[in-house]
Amino acid sequence: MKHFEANFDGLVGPTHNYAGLSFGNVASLSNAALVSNPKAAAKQGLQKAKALADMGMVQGMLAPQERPDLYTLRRIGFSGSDANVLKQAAKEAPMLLNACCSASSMWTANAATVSPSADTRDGKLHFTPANLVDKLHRSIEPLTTGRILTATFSDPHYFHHHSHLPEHNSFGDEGAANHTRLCNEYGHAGVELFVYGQEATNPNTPKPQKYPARQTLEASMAVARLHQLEEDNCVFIQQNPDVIDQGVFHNDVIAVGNQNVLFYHEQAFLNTQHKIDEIKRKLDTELYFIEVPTAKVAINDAVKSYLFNTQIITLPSGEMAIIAPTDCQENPAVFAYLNELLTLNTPIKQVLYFDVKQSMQNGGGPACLRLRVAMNEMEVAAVNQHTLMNDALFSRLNLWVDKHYRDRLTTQDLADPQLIIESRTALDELTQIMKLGSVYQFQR
Ligand SMILES: NCCC[C@H](NC(=O)CCC(=O)O)C(=O)O
Repeated sequence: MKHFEANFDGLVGPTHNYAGLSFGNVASLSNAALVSNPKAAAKQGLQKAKALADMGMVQGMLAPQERPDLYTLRRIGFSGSDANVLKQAAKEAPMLLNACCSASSMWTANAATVSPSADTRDGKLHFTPANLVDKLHRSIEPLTTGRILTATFSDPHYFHHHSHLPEHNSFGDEGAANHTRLCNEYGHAGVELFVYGQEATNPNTPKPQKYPARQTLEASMAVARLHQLEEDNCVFIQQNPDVIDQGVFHNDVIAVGNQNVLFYHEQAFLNTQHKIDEIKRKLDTELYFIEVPTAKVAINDAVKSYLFNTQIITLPSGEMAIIAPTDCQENPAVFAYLNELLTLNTPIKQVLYFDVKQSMQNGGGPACLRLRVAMNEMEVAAVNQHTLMNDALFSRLNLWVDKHYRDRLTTQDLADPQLIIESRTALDELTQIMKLGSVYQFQR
């Protein structure tokens, strides 16, 4: 049977904006109040997804969430007509309004943690939506995320969906952004690397001083238990708290893996050598550990360019390619490193650059925009086929974006009640295009 690693990219929602909501995420804070272009953002994402499909990769799309989230605004006491809820919130608590309008579900690396059937005891593919409790605007995603994932991976014979973890800091869970899987072939049992920022229930362990550690060891272990993984298939690694304090808010800003390759910065982890030894002990295959030294790429350059928020993909030819943001070309040290990497005799043979600047300006690179799902051909056949990228879906979604999206949005515009109508009209049509059923609250 054939095995693939599919990527499911987040379709950027109609309210994409820059609100400075993510403390600890340098781009989000420094680009706060910039004017966004939701139409361009959605199209940049679609271009990248289509390019991967054209390379012969299995590529899907995950629908965005309903924003403005009027239900949360009502839950915290704003009332009256929908227009009045927005107006009141804009006047009394603009940051809460912003939090309820973010298109942050576009970063599907944070949608869930996924364990392929080759790793799990019941032989099913497991999904746990991330609770994202560290950030208010993201903590309102998991319920709808679960519905969208279930509508996309709908066949219970193959797919096992869990609820998100308890909504408490002890279980801070950021999904696949803090999870990587190493393996020989995608269909063989692999080793799942769970990278956490702190151990919440043990105050004597290292943690960052300045910025939050969003992922806890407790959450990572809970997901491993839920997904029925064997201890021999898991490695728990602590992220270096010093780099979290320099803006590395998720592990996928400093490390990325694919099959037998782990590409990471020298300063990414604590106890690096010890953990590499554990991986080697648990995974009996030829492994490539590509460690990037600080002398070649400083943390600051890695954070600005998103060198590690790249996708490493295995092309149908068997060679690996890196999907990088154009920001990596623009950073001299990073560009030089990527060119050198191609001469290093690793499986990575090409680097392809994509303009995803609308997302980058909020701290989301190519890897943040996708959820990886390693699947066999029967599982691919069991996916909702209307979510899979091809020529028809690409042109349909581009037309849909042209019809419904604005090309300019400021945080002031978020109080405009017209945005509710635009957004709901667009999403209602999208659920028909992607045959998702009534995943949104306004449809229920
Ligand atoms: N994996 C990348 C996630 C980026 C995301 N940014 C944001 O939510 C920024 C939103 C804003 O500031 O408007 C985050 O930090 O979780």
